[in-house]
Amino acid sequence: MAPFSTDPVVSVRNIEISIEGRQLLKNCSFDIQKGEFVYLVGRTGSGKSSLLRTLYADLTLDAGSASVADFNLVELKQKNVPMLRRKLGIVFQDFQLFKDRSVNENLEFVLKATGWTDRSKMKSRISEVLMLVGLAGQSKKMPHQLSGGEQQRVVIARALLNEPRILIADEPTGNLDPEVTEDIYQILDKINRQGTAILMATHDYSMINQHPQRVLKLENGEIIDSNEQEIKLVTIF
Ligand SMILES: Nc1ncnc2c1ncn2[C@@H]1O[C@H](COP(=O)(O)OP(=O)(O)OP(=O)(O)O)[C@@H](O)[C@H]1O
Repeated sequence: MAPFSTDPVVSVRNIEISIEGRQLLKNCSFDIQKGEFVYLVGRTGSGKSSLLRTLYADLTLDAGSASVADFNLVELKQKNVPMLRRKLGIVFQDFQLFKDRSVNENLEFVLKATGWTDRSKMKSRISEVLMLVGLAGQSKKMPHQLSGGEQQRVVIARALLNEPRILIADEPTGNLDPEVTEDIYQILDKINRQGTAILMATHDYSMINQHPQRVLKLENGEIIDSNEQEIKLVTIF
């Protein structure tokens, strides 16, 4: 694939997903283009996390086809899953930092695990991502010395280390107060403007109303796309 591919970062066609034999999603089709910002909404239990897990190959498809960052998910072998995940940045609601390691050590761990060896390159990449999330100079701190919002920013920095084509975020602001939520949105927006696509599951309709972007909504096991029809964001849960 050419390095400057114009193919969608995510392309999903007629997929079906089930959990423990119960069908969650059917006939779902959508594309996400390079540099798009997309919200994923739907009631609790509608399948948002499951759809995201499918995209990073943590859940298999029952039917249909999907490609993510030029990986065909139907044909993807287990041994190649780490290669796919290197092209994605994944951010969850609960921070999942190593609590007994500094910010620098948390980030260095990921670089080493993904094949980086040159110390000075690692150091400069860590500085770059911390700068991007507004935490320059904080690399020696331990997670408990940071606020919840700052910890989430470290998680975002960690997700950016390998220059992902898309950041997949599952309720990244779920535990944060409105002011901190706004800060996180602004960081995601900045990352997006630099060319990384963003797919973010959220229940935060006030954020969506304040910062309108394309919305994918899961409803009754199917997907509604704001590019194709108007989506009313009224009922939250
Ligand atoms: N590991 C699992 N084992 C059994 N059932 C599961 C599992 N994970 C999810 N489910 C069920 O699948 C359905 C979809 O869950 P999912 O987490 O994808 O929904 P969601 O839209 O992300 O919900 P929320 O908004 O609460 O995060 C739910 O009914 C949930 O209980």
